[in-house]
Amino acid sequence: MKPIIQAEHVSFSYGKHAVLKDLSLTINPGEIIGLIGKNGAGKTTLLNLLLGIRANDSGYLTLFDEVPGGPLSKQNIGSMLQGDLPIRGVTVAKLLTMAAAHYSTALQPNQLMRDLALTELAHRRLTALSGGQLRRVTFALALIGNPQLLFLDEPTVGMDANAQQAFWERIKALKAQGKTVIMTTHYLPEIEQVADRIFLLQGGQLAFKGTFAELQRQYQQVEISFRTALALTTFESLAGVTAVTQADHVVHISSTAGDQTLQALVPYLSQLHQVTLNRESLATIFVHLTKEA
Ligand SMILES: Nc1ncnc2c1ncn2[C@@H]1O[C@H](COP(=O)(O)OP(=O)(O)OP(=O)(O)O)[C@@H](O)[C@H]1O
Repeated sequence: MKPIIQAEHVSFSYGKHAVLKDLSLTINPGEIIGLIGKNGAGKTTLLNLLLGIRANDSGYLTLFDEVPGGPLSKQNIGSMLQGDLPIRGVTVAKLLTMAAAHYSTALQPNQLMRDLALTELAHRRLTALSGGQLRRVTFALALIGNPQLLFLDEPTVGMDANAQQAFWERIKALKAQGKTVIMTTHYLPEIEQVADRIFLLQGGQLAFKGTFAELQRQYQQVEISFRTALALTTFESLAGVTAVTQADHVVHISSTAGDQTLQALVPYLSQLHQVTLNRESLATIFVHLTKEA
């Protein structure tokens, strides 16, 4: 499959402040990518390079096989960035109708407003909307051209629980339609569910690119529990084990290398009962990884 986005050895600095350093990535059509990283890691900067808002200092970057900001990108990309909408005096319906006129593949504004529960705001001016309502309109604006590729920068910030739920449902629907979505977010439980791959931006590079399951395997801290008649000392020196405790006849093992610990437990399996294993959430792994850095 031909990648929709390719970056090779891309670097970018704000003056002397190097933000992206020799970064390479490939994104295929239909992928949902969760771009995560600490505040200031460079997520928005990377989106800005991909959108052609800023130019990389060095390296090679293409979208749809052309440089960012090219004609194919303009027709096929939708974006939801942080900050205010440039036009605020118009109504929601007018804004979406004006935007739709720029695309040959545009969605029908009334239908989109119905889908995103914006109909009751249709005749309100943007200046009269709350922060969360504005975010929902900005999302509609990103979708209006029915783009193949979406860049969403912290899209759910300011949305209430209903709006967030509707947003994630829409992302799943976009995935089912084969759209490509690159999304930055600090809401890790959701991205853990939806993203095909997680990109962790750290120190100007992608410290991790892969599925959440791969991330769990690579960086996992696991908790293994079971009942056994064996002595606790049996488990203390096994690979990866950092702590062994016992409570109510249940042994709890903490490990920083779950796969190795599980392999080391195999010879004892016939003497272990009611074995459970808990893997870490993305949020917990994120905290470990970014602390280590
Ligand atoms: N216009 C600018 N001029 C100078 N430095 C900037 C500018 N914009 C961002 N930076 C710096 O570049 C770094 C990366 O910023 P960026 O906004 O890309 O981070 P981010 O990962 O999106 O952060 P957050 O999660 O807080 O949104 C930060 O250290 C930031 O202070």
